[in-house]
Amino acid sequence: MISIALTKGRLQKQSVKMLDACGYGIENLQKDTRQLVIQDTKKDIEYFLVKAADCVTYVEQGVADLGFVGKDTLLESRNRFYELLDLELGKCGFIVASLPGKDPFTKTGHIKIGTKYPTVAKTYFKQCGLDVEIIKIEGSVELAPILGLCDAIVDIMETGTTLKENGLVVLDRICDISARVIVNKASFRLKRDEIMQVLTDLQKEVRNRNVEAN
Ligand SMILES: Nc1ncnc2c1ncn2[C@@H]1O[C@H](COP(=O)(O)OP(=O)(O)OP(=O)(O)O)[C@@H](O)[C@H]1O
Ligand SMILES: O=P(O)(O)OC[C@H]1O[C@H](OP(=O)(O)OP(=O)(O)O)[C@H](O)[C@@H]1O
Repeated sequence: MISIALTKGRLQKQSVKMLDACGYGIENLQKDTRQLVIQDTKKDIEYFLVKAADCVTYVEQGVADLGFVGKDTLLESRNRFYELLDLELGKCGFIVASLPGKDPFTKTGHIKIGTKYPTVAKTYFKQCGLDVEIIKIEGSVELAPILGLCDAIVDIMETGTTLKENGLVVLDRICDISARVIVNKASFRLKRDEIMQVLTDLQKEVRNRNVEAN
């Protein structure tokens, strides 16, 4: 038996679709229930539905053998797991944005950056040689520069609609984001064959999709 922690929310539907394409028994994941532990109907696999940051915690602690989680969450974590596959789902990117004409790169004096991702923001501005104050925000990050809480934000952009509708402009794209498969280090030693089988099935499906897209 192996266990997989699936990130709830935006990534859930796409992850389940991918498992379905791999031939796994995901019927119970498609049901509209509040159940959080779900058994695969074809394979010896148990799924847990968790929030993104908790996905990392469950895998690091060995409660889940594998996790499907966004690279954004991994970049904020302490990396105590193996990151073994890019599922190429949930594609978006980290960007720096501000109101037009409020570019923090040309500002003199104290610079404030609002973000849900303090580690990513701190690392980025350090690499740029700028000493900034990071203000942690839990959501609606685009609101912060409009209300004067910060000079610029580091946030996720997918379609760009949220930035556009709030009058913000992209100053830089930090990196691409997509969902990854992470694996508990001990599980990878003890259950290598079962885990490799899941990774092989998923990788095949990622390749199929790329072939279909080209
Ligand atoms: N437009 C997007 N905005 C945010 N995350 C996105 C987007 N597109 C894909 N993702 C990916 O989906 C993952 C889950 O996002 P989701 O918004 O469902 O959860 P969350 O960030 O924990 O938010 P909430 O606290 O509102 O549940 C993100 O960690 C990211 O990897
Ligand atoms: O480029 P877009 O397609 O507009 O998507 C990006 C937006 O989606 C996310 O917010 P989310 O919807 O998760 O809400 P939040 O502000 O509560 O984090 C992200 O933080 C951006 O605000």
